[in-house]
Amino acid sequence: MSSPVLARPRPQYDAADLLTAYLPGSFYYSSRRGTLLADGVHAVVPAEPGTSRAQAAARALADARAAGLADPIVAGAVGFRPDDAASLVVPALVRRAPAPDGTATASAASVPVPAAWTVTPQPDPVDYAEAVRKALLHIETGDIDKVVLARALDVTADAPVSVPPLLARLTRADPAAHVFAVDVTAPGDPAARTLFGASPELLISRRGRTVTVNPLAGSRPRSADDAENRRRIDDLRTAAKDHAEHALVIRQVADVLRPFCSDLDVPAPEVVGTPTMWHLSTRITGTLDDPDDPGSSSLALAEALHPTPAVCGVPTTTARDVIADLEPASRGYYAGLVGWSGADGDGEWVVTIRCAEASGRSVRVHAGAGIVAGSDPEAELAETRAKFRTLLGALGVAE
Ligand SMILES: C=C(O[C@@H]1C=C(C(=O)O)C=C[C@H]1O)C(=O)O
Repeated sequence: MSSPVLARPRPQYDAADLLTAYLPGSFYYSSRRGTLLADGVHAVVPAEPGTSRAQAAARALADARAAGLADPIVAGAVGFRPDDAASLVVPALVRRAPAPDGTATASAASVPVPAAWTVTPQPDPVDYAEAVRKALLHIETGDIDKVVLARALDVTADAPVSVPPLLARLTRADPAAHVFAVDVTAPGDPAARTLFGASPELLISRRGRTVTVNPLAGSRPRSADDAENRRRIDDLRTAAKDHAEHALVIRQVADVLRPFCSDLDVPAPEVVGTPTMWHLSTRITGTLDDPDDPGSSSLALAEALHPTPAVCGVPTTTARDVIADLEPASRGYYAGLVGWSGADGDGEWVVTIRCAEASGRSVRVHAGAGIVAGSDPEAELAETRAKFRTLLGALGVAE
């Protein structure tokens, strides 16, 4: 006699279901690879500043498996500097769905966001341009070849900010973006704090032996006019300064990956677009020598690659010191990494850019630009202004 069927079918979600199920404290991540919503905390991954988060994550994943958690992952964000905070957990529950299809999130996107905002730049744009001039002096004297300088906008609403409609708007504006939300509430924070954004920059994606890395560097703002966009794309395609800036990033990224890979394909850069920007982009693919080595997990590789010169500079340590000296506030999670990694080592991590932190009625939006020999302070200021538009557009803040 056949036995009754006891197994229930696995629920099938789409991206909109997961967005609807998002609650403050959830981890949300969507990209072309799929959508992931993680809730609850099975274990916090200890993140002592300066220690390997990948090693701590591997131990937490092994413990979670031993405790009977099926297919555990580590998910969250790691700050820019080694002494910045990290927010990495093994979630209790993970739900997955296919990639957002552009229409799936329409209803959440139509939820109104606050209408009245005040915007305060940090620092003042004049001071940012001055910091770029100082960075150019470091480049002239030969201390550094490149440094990325960032600034922020403090945006305050007339009502508490709700993150899910913002995620839906970011997804609708750019279905190809890596859209994320991570709880980064720290002890002593008066209200929950959420890091969220739509990063165009893949730090690393790993599936089995195959890794993909997609650095961006060298940019032009997108215009509303098609003919002007064609001019800007042509300009970016041929600009020696931008290609030199891009090459610095690609060289370092390829040098970091090569020891892990039996082959590495580094094609010529191409121009890619987001709704606000044009970027030089190189999609590098590699085959891992030993995918079972814990040092080749997606988080271990992300940690090895971070910070790429797309967000820090060349050489890394001096550029990081110049950033600490010239930027008035700590970056925190901005320009760090955000994503997830499974117990088998597969996963996906992006560079934490085109992002903001929301807490109560306040949102801090970040943007930076790469400074190399030949950079013009006013053009770099304009570039950060254009990059802010990704988040300001979702918030409905007029420039
Ligand atoms: C630093 C940011 O963007 C990075 C800097 C770029 C550049 O300088 O051309 C381009 C893409 C990103 O790698 C940011 O968006 O905040």
